[in-house]
Amino acid sequence: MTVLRGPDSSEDRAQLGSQAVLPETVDVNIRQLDPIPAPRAFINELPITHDVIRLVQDSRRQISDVLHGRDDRLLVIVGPCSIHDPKAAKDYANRLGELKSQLSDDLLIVMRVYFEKPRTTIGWKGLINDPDLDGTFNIRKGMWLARRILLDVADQGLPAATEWLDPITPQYLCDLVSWGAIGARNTESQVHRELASGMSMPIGFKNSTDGNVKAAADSCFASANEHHFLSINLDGHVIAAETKGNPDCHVILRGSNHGPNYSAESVAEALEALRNMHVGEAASHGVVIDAAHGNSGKNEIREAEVVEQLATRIANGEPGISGIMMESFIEGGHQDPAPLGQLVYGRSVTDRCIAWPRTEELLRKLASAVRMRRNRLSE
Ligand SMILES: O=C[C@H](O)[C@H](O)COP(=O)(O)O
Ligand SMILES: C=C(OP(=O)(O)O)C(=O)O
Repeated sequence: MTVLRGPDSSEDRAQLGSQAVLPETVDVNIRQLDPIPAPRAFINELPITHDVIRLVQDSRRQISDVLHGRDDRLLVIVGPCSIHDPKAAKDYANRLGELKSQLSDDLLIVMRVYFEKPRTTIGWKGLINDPDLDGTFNIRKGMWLARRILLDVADQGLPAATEWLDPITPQYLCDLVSWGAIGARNTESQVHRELASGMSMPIGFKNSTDGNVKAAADSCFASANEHHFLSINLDGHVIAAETKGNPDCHVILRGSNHGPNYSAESVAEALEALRNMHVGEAASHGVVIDAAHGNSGKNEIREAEVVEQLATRIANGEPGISGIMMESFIEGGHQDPAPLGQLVYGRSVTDRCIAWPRTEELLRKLASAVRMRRNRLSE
C-alpha cells in the first residue's frame, strides 16, 4: 500500500514551502496543505483488470442502449445512500450481484457506490473525505479505499454508479465507473457540466432541490457540447482539457423541497420540455426517476411505495421511464455517522435506506413489470 505510506507528506510540505515565496495575501484561511499522490500512483497500485475493463465497457454501452431506447430493459440504480464500510459494501454487492444475474433479461442493475456526499449545510461528506468517520479526514486513505471497493464491486460482476462531486476525484476513479450522477445541488454548476462533457460514461443530472427541471435539461444540452477548461491529468499536472461532449446525458427526477415529481404528468411534462429544448436523443427518450429524496420525503417506507407505483405504471406500458433509482442497504433506516466499531452493521449513515429483503422484493416486481410491458407492446 505505497500510496498510503508515502511520499511522506511532511517532507513534501517542507519542499512546497521552500519553493514558494508566498505573499501575505495568500493562504489566509488555510490551516494545512497535505500533498496526495497523483491519480496514476493509485491506479498503478490498484489496477483495473481485463475482465473489469470489459465489464465497464459493456455496461456503459448497455446503459446507453437503454437510455436511447435500443434496449427495452429498465435501468435500475440501486444501493446505499453512501458507502462507509468496505465489508458491508462487498456484502451488499454480493447479494445484488446474485440478483442481477437472475433478473438480467428485464433489468439492467447498477449498484450505487457513492463516496462523496453533497451536504445541504455541513455533515459527514463521505468515505473519501473522512474514511474513519472520526473527523481525521484521511483523504489519501479514503481515495485508496474507494478504488479498492470499486474493484470489489466489479468482482461481483456489478457495474458501479457514483455521484461526481469534486472535479478532481474522477481522475482517480473513473476507469471503474459505468454511470455517473451530478447531484441536485450542482446541476446548475458550469464546472460539473464541463466535467460531464468529457466523462466516458452516461451522466444523469438531477433536477435542482427547488424542483427546477430546466436546470437539469440545460445541463444535458450544455454537456452534449464540447468544452475547454482547467483540470488535472493522471500525473496530477494542471492541464487545459478539450472535451468532445457527452451524448448520453439525461435527467433524473428526484422531487424537491416542495414535493414529489414522479407522477405520469410530471414525467410527460419534463419530456415535452426536454424535446422542445433539443437536448439530445437520450434525454428526450426518457427520464430516470429517483424514488428517494424529494420523491419520498427521505422516508424508506414511502420510497418503496413509490417504486411499487412505478412498477404498476411500467407494467401498464407508460412510456418515458428509462430508469429508477433506489436507496437500499442491508438494514433499513439510518443511523448517525460514528467510527465503524460503534455502528450497526449494514445500516446507512446518511439518508434512510430500504432493507435488503424489501429491496429484493421490489426488484423482482420491477422485472415482472418490464416483462408485462414487453408483452403488452408486442400484442
Ligand atoms: O443523499 C444524501 C443527502 O440527501 C444529501 O447528501 C443531502 O443531505 P443533507 O441535507 O442531510 O445534508
Ligand atoms: C445526494 C443525492 O441526491 P440529490 O442530489 O438528489 O440530493 C444522492 O443521490 O445521494
